[in-house]
Amino acid sequence: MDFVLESKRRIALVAHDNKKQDLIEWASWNRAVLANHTIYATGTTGKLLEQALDFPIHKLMSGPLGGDQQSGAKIAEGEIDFLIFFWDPLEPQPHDPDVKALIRIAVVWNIPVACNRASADYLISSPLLGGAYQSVLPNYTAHVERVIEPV
Ligand SMILES: O=C(CO)COP(=O)(O)O
Repeated sequence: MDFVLESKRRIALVAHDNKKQDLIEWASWNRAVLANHTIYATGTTGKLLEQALDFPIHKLMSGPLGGDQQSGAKIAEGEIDFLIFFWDPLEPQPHDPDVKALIRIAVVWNIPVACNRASADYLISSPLLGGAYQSVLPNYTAHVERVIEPV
């Protein structure tokens, strides 16, 4: 039987101001899984996450200053595998066209996208991210490198 070796994934985390606390809580809860991957974030989100998680995050520009566009470009270039974007559905943003463009390009390139906590929980629980290991082994923090069967 052939096997596919799975290891680090590149995950982009982005949140609008009213959703930042929500994302930080979610990321702190899932720190052990996230620490096994390469994390990108827009500027302010990344700064707050780095303080909360205490591991390095690749910080792009702040969203309104081009960070959403940078994230989108990385998706188009195949440099981001997952997008977790807690966007604010109740408040207009000065860079709404960029927000739409980021979500659009994630769909165009068919990467998994989560826009709220419920869907982020599903993504982080995916065997592709090693989430299943966290629920089985709560203290497991080492780099996860596993063998899974191809689909
Ligand atoms: O505006 C954002 C997403 O559209 C997020 O940007 P910041 O993380 O810099 O606040």
